[in-house]
Amino acid sequence: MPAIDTTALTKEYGDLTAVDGLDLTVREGEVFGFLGPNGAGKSTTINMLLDFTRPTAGSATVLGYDAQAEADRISPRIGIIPEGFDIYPRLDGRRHVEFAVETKDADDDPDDVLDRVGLEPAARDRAAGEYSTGMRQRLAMGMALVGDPDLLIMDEPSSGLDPHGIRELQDLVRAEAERGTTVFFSSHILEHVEAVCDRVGVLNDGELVAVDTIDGLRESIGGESTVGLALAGPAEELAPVAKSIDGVTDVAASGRTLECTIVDPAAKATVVTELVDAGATIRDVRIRDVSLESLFASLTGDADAADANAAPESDASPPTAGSEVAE
Ligand SMILES: Nc1ncnc2c1ncn2[C@@H]1O[C@H](COP(=O)(O)OP(=O)(O)OP(=O)(O)O)[C@@H](O)[C@H]1O
Repeated sequence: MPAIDTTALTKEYGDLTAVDGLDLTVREGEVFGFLGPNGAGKSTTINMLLDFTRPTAGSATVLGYDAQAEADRISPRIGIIPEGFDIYPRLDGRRHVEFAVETKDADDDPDDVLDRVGLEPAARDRAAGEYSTGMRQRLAMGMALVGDPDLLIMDEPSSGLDPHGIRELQDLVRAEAERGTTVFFSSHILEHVEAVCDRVGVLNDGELVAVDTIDGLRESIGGESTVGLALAGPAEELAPVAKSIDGVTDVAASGRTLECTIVDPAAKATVVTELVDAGATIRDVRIRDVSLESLFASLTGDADAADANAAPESDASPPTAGSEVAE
């Protein structure tokens, strides 16, 4: 049974389609990253899963129950960290957890919960307003874990955290995943979910544009590199040589520059050696690999970020005959 399963789930606000025919399956026990830029529809989707918002069309199940008709069966079995979660500054940490225990009608011992998320005993009786961001994060996680949920839904939990806080959050998520909890983790930053997610779904303008493992995403861009060669003579006459190489998908010649698009990493070195064998004098080699962040940016139409996040160009070794290209 999937932890979350949506079928053509749609939410319209007047003329705006916030979520557009979403078909999404989150498997039991996985950590699923729900990615998309601000305004993509992540919170609206989560709100429909939690029955805070009603869909315009389509349906969703959470832990096998209909998200609308059986919401009361779902809520005791899930933990939520809502977007923009904040603490009550005057209440101490333990009281926060007691409050969650009462609200959920659970019977957890607050200290056990706070042990589980690593909030040190000395801090538990202090006003949460004095907590560091990392401690607030642990407290939020502790409150969400009351009742030992099967599914944890986190809406942009990494917003506003510094790199240390993000690492702490990732450790908490990993620890929960190891206990078998399914985690649904939304973020607009791929890097924040990359280290912990088994799979990611990328949402853009309300539509799911990719669902894959991180490795799968990497594979899909794995060989997508450009090798730019500065030649001593005209590039045009050497273009057919480059085009004939396995793994080279496109070649553009301009003046003394040859740009080769390559899908097989091994072809980067072959391009150099074959061109040298064909009599070329290569003055410079530049390799540009596509980064995972830039793939994410291109999926979500953020061209500026795609450029900014592309892996830096690397200069290869000096162009001597038969030289190997360093990546
Ligand atoms: N109650 C509402 N009334 C009208 N439009 C809404 C409402 N809630 C959300 N929207 C719109 O729906 C779209 C999706 O918003 P949503 O908050 O789901 O995106 P998001 O991916 O969670 O982004 P963010 O991270 O910024 O919250 C946006 O264009 C937003 O302005």
